[in-house]
Amino acid sequence: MYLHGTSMINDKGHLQIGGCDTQQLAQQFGTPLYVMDEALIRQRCREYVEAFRASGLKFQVAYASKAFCVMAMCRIVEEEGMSLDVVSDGELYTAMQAGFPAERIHFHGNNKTPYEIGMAIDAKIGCFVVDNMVELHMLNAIAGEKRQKVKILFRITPGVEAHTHEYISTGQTDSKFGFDIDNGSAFRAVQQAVELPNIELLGVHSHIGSQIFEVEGFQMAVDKVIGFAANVRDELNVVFSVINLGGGFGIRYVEGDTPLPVAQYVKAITESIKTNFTKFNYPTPEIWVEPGRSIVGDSGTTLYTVGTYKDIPGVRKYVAVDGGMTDNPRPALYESRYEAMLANRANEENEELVSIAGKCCESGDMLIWDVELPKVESGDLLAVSCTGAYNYAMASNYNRIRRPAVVFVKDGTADVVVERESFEDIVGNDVIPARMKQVSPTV
Ligand SMILES: Cc1ncc(COP(=O)(O)O)c(C=O)c1O
Ligand SMILES: N[C@@H](CCCC[NH3+])C(=O)O
Repeated sequence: MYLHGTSMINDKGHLQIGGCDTQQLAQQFGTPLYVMDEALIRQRCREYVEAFRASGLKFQVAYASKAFCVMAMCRIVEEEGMSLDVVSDGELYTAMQAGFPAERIHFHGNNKTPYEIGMAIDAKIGCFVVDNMVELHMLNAIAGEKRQKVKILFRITPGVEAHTHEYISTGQTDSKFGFDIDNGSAFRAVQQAVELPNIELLGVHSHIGSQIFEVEGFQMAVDKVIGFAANVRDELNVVFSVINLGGGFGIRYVEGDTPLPVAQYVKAITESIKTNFTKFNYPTPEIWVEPGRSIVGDSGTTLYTVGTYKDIPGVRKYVAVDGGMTDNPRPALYESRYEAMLANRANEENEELVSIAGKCCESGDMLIWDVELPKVESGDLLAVSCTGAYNYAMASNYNRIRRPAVVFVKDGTADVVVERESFEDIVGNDVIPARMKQVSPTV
């Protein structure tokens, strides 16, 4: 596991993050435990904001809260002067409970319900990213009932798709999201929007994928977007004031991953915008982006206690920890890879190749296939790095396992930002119907 941010090995030979000894964190808060390096989160936020500031363009950096949406995180995003992308009433509710300024919230999603739309209009959020024609008309109608005019971007599919390391230009993009440029549906959406009394069209949004390591895909997307914008200006006399290029900026999970520094992505995007819009004699729009993973991904480390192990001679040694796919479903879902170390014996030489299994009743419940570690014993503390994005956010209660706590560590202080779930939380929504025998709890 590579040490980054404030992670280091202390004089006890323990992994330390944010000035906190992980062994002590495990003792104090129990395991599994999500530990988030607050200084590193803030550093990532600042890298985006400073790089955009340096470009001289007007901008908004909207943290894609789907990556990790809890109230304390919303506070950090607010304090760092960023905006927030939400995709559901739950994310919107979290942001509002955290006092996040509504005018800096952008609402995404391909199937916003009337309830969500009403809630977001009442909250006076800054912008809806409209995904389809059904939504456009529903939004116009609900806004009309509420006597509001709402700002929107259209989500368009630019015909550029990123497969992490490569890009394909697709003719007509096969995607559940957005309006296609090439088949004319994006154009028709703009035509419609200018007719609708309760809609103010600011511009367009494009998102090409996630965990992207190069700039070419974003540049290709800018090319497509400016072509579309110029066409819309020439044909419909509509000028976009905002272009949102989505998220997708990659991070290093394991050796061999080669993300670019944030400033490099931002420079490529902003330069490409400047050049292309000048070429078309188009007023330079405000640029928005929506990074999620690259804000929080490498700030997270999950601590687990090693329980049992099973050596199958000539095959492999399984080492089981007290979490697994319930706190990190990504290896099972996407074959994602992670690095790990023994946090309580961080200076010891690696001695064996093992595979890290979770505790769910599921053969696919594996966290890492093949990792070199010192000789692992029951009771060891295993740290898995880069679990800050899409881990807590995608955690489940499968097998009725309680979701872990989340702590923010900074300058030697650890603050719980999400409590570990209790047994009461596990049965809290259960109801035994009146027609069944009512019993007193046995534990
Ligand atoms: C529309 C949109 N914006 C932003 C993001 C955030 O992506 P990432 O976490 O890769 O930056 C996503 C997820 O891929 C997305 O679908
Ligand atoms: N949840 C995915 C990424 C989806 C991004 C949202 N559009 C992951 O863990 O990598």
